[in-house]
Amino acid sequence: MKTSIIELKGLTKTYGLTHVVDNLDLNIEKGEIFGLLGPNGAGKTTTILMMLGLVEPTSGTPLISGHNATTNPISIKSKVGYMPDNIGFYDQMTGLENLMYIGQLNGLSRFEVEKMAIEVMDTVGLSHAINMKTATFSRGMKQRLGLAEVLIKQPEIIILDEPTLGIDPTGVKAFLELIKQLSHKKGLTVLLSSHHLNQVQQVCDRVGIFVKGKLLAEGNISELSKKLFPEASYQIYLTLKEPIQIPWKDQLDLMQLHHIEKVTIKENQIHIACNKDLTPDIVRFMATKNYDIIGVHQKEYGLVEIYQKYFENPT
Ligand SMILES: Nc1ncnc2c1ncn2[C@@H]1O[C@H](COP(=O)(O)OP(=O)(O)OP(=O)(O)O)[C@@H](O)[C@H]1O
Repeated sequence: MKTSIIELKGLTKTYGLTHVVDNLDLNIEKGEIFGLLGPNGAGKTTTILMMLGLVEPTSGTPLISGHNATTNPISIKSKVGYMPDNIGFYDQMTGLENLMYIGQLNGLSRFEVEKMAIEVMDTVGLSHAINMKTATFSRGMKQRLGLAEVLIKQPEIIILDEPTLGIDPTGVKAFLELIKQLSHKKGLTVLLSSHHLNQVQQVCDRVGIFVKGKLLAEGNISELSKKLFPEASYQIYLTLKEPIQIPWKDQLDLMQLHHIEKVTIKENQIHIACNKDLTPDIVRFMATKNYDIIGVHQKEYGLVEIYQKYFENPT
């Protein structure tokens, strides 16, 4: 049975007359990687701060691991690791010293902290930098050390605010891979707040699209795509060896396959929009009619299209 580790119930924050977060209901399961997406000012950080017990909601409840973050912020502190978008370190201390300092602040004894810090440096791929001063760290190394600081607290949930800001594409890929591995191996729940749709798509199991304090939609990419593009969830493109004569003599027969919404022909290309994946049936049909198929591919709607659709037509 799935267990919600994060349960936001009717969460609302009002500044003046503005509902910055507006009656937000959201459940995140244990071990899930959830992407919180939204433009600047959507209310993502305010939501995170309420989950951490650092901002008091106007109404509603943020339940984290069964604890109310508003009334019991101390118990949340040991369960949640938060990596803000601007992380600071003591520049003249080494990576290991920074990490040991944070570990001790979080209650680890002097004896256990060094062993644990070395282990965590290894987990985030910074073993080589243990004795380097953080002033000499690259941006990517600093992000990894930021993640190490979160991990040394041994949290159940990690919250990352724009974690890949300023890292080069190779670094981003490696960092996201690390997050995924951590979540899968250690059963960590991850909440990732970001503007970078492609990155969120690569790593998140589910996403929430957040605009003006409201969660407009949530689900995995394929659920969101079906909800937003119900008329044609599957787009199948066939390339034939020879061009097709229009009107196409076999079109009516093809339409006998249920679930086809639309057929468009352009020279040797056929584009078929369906509300079910009919690729094998269509290929079989074309083969029985003796067409030579030289290419078949499907277009899938990704997060970029989903996000654009919400902003073109936010209802
Ligand atoms: N303490 C505050 N007092 C008044 N307004 C605030 C306060 N904190 C945040 N806001 C307003 O709430 C809105 C949401 O801000 P928030 O930082 O939560 O958005 P965000 O989605 O995290 O944006 P970004 O992606 O830019 O970080 C903004 O309009 C912001 O100006």
